[in-house]
Amino acid sequence: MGVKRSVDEDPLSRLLAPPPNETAEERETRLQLEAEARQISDRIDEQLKAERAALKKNRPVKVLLLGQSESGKSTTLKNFQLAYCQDEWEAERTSWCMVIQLNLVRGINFILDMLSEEIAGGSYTAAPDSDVSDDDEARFSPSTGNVHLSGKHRLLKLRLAPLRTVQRDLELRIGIQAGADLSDTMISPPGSPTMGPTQRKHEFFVRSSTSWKQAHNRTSSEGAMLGGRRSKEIQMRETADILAGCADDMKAIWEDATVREMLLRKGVRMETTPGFFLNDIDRIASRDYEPSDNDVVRARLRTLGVQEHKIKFTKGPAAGSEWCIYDVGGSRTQRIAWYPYFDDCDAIIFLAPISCFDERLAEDRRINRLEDSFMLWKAVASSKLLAKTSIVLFLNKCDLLEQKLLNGVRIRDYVHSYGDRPNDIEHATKYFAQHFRDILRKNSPEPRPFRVHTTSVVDTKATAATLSVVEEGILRDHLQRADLL
Ligand SMILES: Nc1nc2c(ncn2[C@@H]2O[C@H](COP(=O)(O)OP(=O)(O)OP(=O)(O)O)[C@@H](O)[C@H]2O)c(=O)[nH]1
Ligand SMILES: [Mg+2]
Repeated sequence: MGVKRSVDEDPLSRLLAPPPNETAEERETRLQLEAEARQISDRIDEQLKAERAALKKNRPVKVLLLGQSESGKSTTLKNFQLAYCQDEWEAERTSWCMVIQLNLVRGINFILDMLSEEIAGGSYTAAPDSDVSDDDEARFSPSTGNVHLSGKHRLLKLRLAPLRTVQRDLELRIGIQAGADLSDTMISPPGSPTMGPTQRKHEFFVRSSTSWKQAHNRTSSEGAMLGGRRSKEIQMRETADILAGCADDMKAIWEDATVREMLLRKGVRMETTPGFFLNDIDRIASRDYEPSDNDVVRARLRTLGVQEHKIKFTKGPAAGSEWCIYDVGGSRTQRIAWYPYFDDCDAIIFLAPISCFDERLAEDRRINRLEDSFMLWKAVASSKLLAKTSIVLFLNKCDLLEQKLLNGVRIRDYVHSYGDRPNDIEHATKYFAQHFRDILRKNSPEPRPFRVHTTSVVDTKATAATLSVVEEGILRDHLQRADLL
C-alpha cells in the first residue's frame, strides 16, 4: 500500500518554509535576499552556458569524409593536406614515391596476368611467324575472336618478369596487407566477365595512414644498425634501376594495340590511377624520379578502417581553427566502422562519384555503383544521430563523367529515369544533384544545411577553390551550433 505525503510533510519544504511567526519587515528582507540569490544563480548559469559555448567553439571541428570505395575521399583529404600541411606534405613525398611505383608496377603485372590468362584460356593463338622477330605485330581475327600472340609479346613477358620481384619488394616495404584484391583500380562495366583469379589478387591497402610512412623511414636506420640489411637508399636505387631498365618494355606492352584490344574486349578500364601513371612511364620509371604534387594526389592506396587527421588552419576562411578530419574505408564491409564517429560530428563531406553510373561495385558485382551511392546517401540522410550535422555533397569524378559522355556512353541506358534529357555534363550533373537533394528532403529527420558541388578532386586548383567555400560554410554552421547551446 502506497503512503501519501502532503508537501507540508516533506522535510526539505519544511526546512525552506518561512518561519510561521515572520513579521512583515522580516518577510521583506527575506524576499530581497531570495531575489539577490536568484540573480546570482542566473548569472552563474549564463557564465556556464558561455563557457560551454566557448569550449564547443574552440574544440576541433569534426568532419567525416563518407562515400563508397573509390569515391575520392582520400584524394579530398590530400587536397586539404596539400593546402594546409605543407611541411608534412613535403616530408611524405618520398614515401608516396613507393606507392606510385607500386601503382605502376601493379598495372603492368595486371596486364601480364591477363595475357597469361588469355593464353591459358586459348583465346590467343601463336602466329605462324611468332618466333621470327620481336617486332612482328600480333593479329586479331574478328571472325574467331582469337588474337595471335606474337614473339614480341612473349619476349616482353620475359623481359618484364623482374617486375614481380619489384612488386613484392615494394609491398613489403610499404607493409601492404596480404589477401586482398586489385580490382579496385581496374573496374569492369556491367556485363563484362567477372574478375578471374588472376585479376582478384591483392588489395592495395595498409592499416594505418602513418605507419607505412614511418616504416619507410625506419628501414634506413634499422638497415644501418643491422649492417647486413640493405639500407633504404640502396633499396630505392635498386627499384629505380629495375624500373628504368624496364621502361621501354613497359611502354611497349601498355601501348600495344593487341593489349589494348584485349583490355577493351574484357571491359577493363584503367582510366584512374594505373592509367594515369602508365601514360607517363618515361618520367615515373626514370632513375631520378621525384613525385609531383599531382602524382601524390593521384596515388591510390585503399583506406582501411577510420583514420583521423588533424589539420590546423593557418590561412583561408577557417584560419585559426583546428579540424579533425576522419577518412574512412568505403567498401561495404567497412561501413559498420563509421557509426561510432557519427556522434558529435559537425559536418559530413559525402563523395558520390557520378561517373560510375555504368559500373558495378568491386566487392559485389550485382550492385550498380550509382545505386549504391544513392542507398548510402539515404542511410546518412535519415540517420537520427546526424540530424543536426551539416552535409556537403561532392558530385565527384566529373572529368571522367564528361569523358564517358563524349565517348558516347548514354546515361539513360543505365538510369532509366534520366529519360530524354540531353546526354551532356550540364544536364547530367543537374539531374543527379536534384536526385540527391530529393532523397535528403524526403529522409532527413529535420531540415538542415546542405550544399552541393560538382568536383574532380584530382584537379587540385579547382578543388582548392571549392574547399575554401566548403570550409567557410562548415565553420559558420559549427559556430552557430555553439551559440545555440
Ligand atoms: N579522374 C579522376 N579520378 C579520381 C577522382 N577522384 C578520385 N579519383 C581517383 O579514384 C581513385 C580512388 O580515389 P580514393 O580517394 O583513393 O578513393 P576512396 O574513396 O578514398 O576509396 P577507399 O579508400 O577505398 O574508400 C584514385 O585512383 C584517385 O586518383 C576524380 O575526380 N577524377
Ligand atoms: Mg581512401
